[in-house]
Amino acid sequence: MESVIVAIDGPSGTGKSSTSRAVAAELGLSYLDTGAQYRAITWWMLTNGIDVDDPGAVAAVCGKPVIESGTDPLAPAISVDGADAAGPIRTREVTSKVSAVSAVPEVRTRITELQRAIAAAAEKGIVVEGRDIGTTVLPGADVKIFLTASPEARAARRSGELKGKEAADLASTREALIRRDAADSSRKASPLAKADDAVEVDTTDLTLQQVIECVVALVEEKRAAR
Ligand SMILES: Nc1ncnc2c1ncn2[C@@H]1O[C@H](COP(=O)(O)OP(=O)(O)OP(=O)(O)O)[C@@H](O)[C@H]1O
Ligand SMILES: Nc1ccn([C@@H]2O[C@H](COP(=O)(O)O)[C@@H](O)[C@H]2O)c(=O)n1
Repeated sequence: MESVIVAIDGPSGTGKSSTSRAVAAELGLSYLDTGAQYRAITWWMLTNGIDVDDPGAVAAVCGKPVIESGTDPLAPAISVDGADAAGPIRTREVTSKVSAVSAVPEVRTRITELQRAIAAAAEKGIVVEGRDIGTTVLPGADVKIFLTASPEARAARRSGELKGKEAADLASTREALIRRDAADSSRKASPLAKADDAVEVDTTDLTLQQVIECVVALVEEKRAAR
């Protein structure tokens, strides 16, 4: 079977991670969560006392942390300087600061290089999810998907996840999602955007299983047409 590269982009909470992992597992492909890489570099900045609202300070040190991503869809992994960072990168503090760090061009250049190297090394192919995969990181991807969903559906999904942990009410979860999307969409360097040749899938009224089946069908269609 020929290698295939699948790019899945979209705003937060649209189902990119859940869909990408399941599609990669079903098709025997590698998987890369690029949001986790931006979260990892943000976490490193915060733990090292860098002012993340100062783009110059972030740019000056962004080459320092060693970020390593696992590509097994059944066991996603991320480490920073050799230490497991999967838990710490999901805190509310990192979530609230990651858009400022990911907007710094030097950060994007560095992380984009890592992403391209990981994709090139994936022998059977890879599903890469993020915000700028189809437009910038892998513009030649074989299949490009742009997932969307209403802010209400996305907030309900996120609130369900957070229950009992860092629980927040639906309205504030919705506001936080909208704020992060606005920051990610309006930055100058490689903003969140749909590639012209991406297939847009509105997941508002679809179950996760329906979205997975839709993406698997698109990949199989592409393979059959080769
Ligand atoms: N179609 C769907 N229907 C219902 N729930 C879903 C659907 N897709 C994903 N979910 C749930 O929504 C939550 C968010 O999904 P996921 O983390 O995959 O989104 P994401 O786009 O990767 O978000 P982010 O960009 O913020 O990391 C998860 O709890 C997931 O199980
Ligand atoms: N290709 C990407 C992926 C992510 N980002 C930034 O990381 C943040 C966290 O992403 P999650 O998917 O883990 O929620 C996101 O809000 C972006 O700021 C990016 O810039 N490019």
